[in-house]
This record gives sequence, structure tokens and C-alpha cells, in this order.
Amino acid sequence: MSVNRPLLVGLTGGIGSGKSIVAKFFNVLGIPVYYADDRAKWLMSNDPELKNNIITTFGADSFTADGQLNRTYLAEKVFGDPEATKKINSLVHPAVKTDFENWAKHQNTPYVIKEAALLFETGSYKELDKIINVSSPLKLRVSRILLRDQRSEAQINEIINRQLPDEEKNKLADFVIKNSENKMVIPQVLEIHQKLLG
Ligand SMILES: CC(C)(COP(=O)(O)OP(=O)(O)OC[C@H]1O[C@@H](n2cnc3c(N)ncnc32)[C@H](O)[C@@H]1O)[C@@H](O)C(=O)NCCC(=O)NCCS
Ligand SMILES: Nc1ncnc2c1ncn2[C@@H]1O[C@H](COP(=O)(O)OP(=O)(O)OP(=O)(O)O)[C@@H](O)[C@H]1O
Repeated sequence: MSVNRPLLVGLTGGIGSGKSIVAKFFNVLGIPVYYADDRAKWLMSNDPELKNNIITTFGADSFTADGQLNRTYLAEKVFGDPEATKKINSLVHPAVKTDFENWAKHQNTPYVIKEAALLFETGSYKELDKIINVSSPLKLRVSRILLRDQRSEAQINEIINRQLPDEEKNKLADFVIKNSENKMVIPQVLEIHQKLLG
């Protein structure tokens, strides 16, 4: 890539940490954000090779009759079984990697954000210049997801067990944003934004 390419900044955090909200704050500051989790779902339905691989591995029920990703079916298959999680990751992440690279080439800001639930787990942090981890207490994350999703506490815990623990992510990250009840997020975003521009 050319020397003028934007700095590639990963923004991650465990389920319910608040990384999507934090990503929106960066976006409000004019920073382009690639939402990897949303894009992964789009690619799973629209990239024919990926779609075929998902059907071969997880069965025809992975898609509904009208071609939509059967999220409930796949969530059940994938999150309860570490091997199945590894399998879906190995199918989806190469497609997301290429898609992100193509997207990033077309941006012309000093830096861009890749928001993704998995960066350390998939190794994709190695292709990024800086990593921000959004960190929140586990209990608060579970309570946020119970309000946001139609998922039981047991299902949420399964997902948590498929992800690297928050403490490990904090150690590996260049910046940590604390999104707990007693800490303001916007000043933390502004401070990191200034550093990344500098
Ligand atoms: C299994 C799927 C269809 C379930 O969809 P659903 O809408 O029910 O859940 P959603 O995508 O919102 O995920 C819920 C939470 O689980 C976590 N999560 C998602 N995928 C994974 C994964 N492969 N490993 C660990 N955690 C994951 C995220 O924190 C996410 O917020 C979906 O999660 C999926 O396609 N996952 C595989 C693609 C992927 O790895 N995406 C995330 C990284 S790019
Ligand atoms: N500081 C906060 N105050 C109030 N609500 C919050 C705060 N941070 C996050 N939330 C809420 O908690 C829920 C989880 O946040 P968000 O969707 O940003 O998490 P996420 O890290 O992207 O999770 P996932 O990996 O599951 O997609 C959302 O409903 C969001 O509105």
C-alpha cells in the first residue's frame, strides 16, 4: 500500500461492551467506520462461494427459503461448540479481510476504523496499525444484552466463552476505552482521536 494510506485502527470489545456505540462516536467525528460484523452477515448471504461453503458445512437450514441468513439456526450451531465457532471463523474471516482491504483503499482520511467483535481471536489485529478495546464490567455487559437481544443468559455466556477475556484484550490493545456506568465515553474518544490524528 502507498505511504499515504490511512492508518488502520481496529475497534473491538466483547459482546455488550458498547463497541458499536463507540464506533458511532468516531463516525460523528468524520472517521469512516467499517462495521465488520454487519458486513460479515452481508457477505455470508451475497458472496456465492462463502454462501456455498456455509451450506456445505452447516447445512441448507443456514439460509431461509427466501435466501436470508438463518441467524437463530446458525447462532445455535456455532456458539455452543468451540470447533463450530472455529469453522465459521475460518470461512467468514478471509472474505471480510479482502472486503475490508478494498474498502480501506477508497478512504482518504488520516485513519479509519474497523469495528469487529473478533480481532485478536482471528489474528486480523496483525493487519491493523492500532487497536482500541472497549472494556466494560462483565455483569453490565450481560445486562445490556439481556435488554438488547432475545438471548438467554446461558446463550450470552456461551458467546462470552467463545471470545478472548476482556483482561487479555486490554493487555494487547494500544488504547482502552472504559464504558462503565461511572465513566464518560466521549472524552475518551476525543483523546484517542487527537492522538491518532497526531
Ligand atoms: C452466528 C450468527 C449468524 C448469529 O447472528 P446473531 O444476529 O444472532 O448474532 P450477532 O451477529 O449479533 O452476534 C452476537 C454477538 O456474538 C458475538 N459473535 C459473533 N460472531 C462470533 C464469533 N464467530 N465468535 C465469537 N463471538 C461472536 C459478537 O459479540 C456479537 O455481538 C452471526 O453471529 C455470525 O454470522 N457470526 C459469524 C461471523 C462472525 O464471525 N462475525 C463476527 C466477527 S467479523
Ligand atoms: N454507556 C452506555 N450507556 C447506556 N447503554 C449503553 C452504553 N453502552 C452500550 N449501551 C447499550 O448496550 C447495548 C450493547 O451495546 P453495543 O450494541 O454498542 O455493544 P457491542 O459491543 O457492539 O455488542 P455486540 O458485540 O453484541 O454487537 C446496546 O443496546 C447499547 O445501546
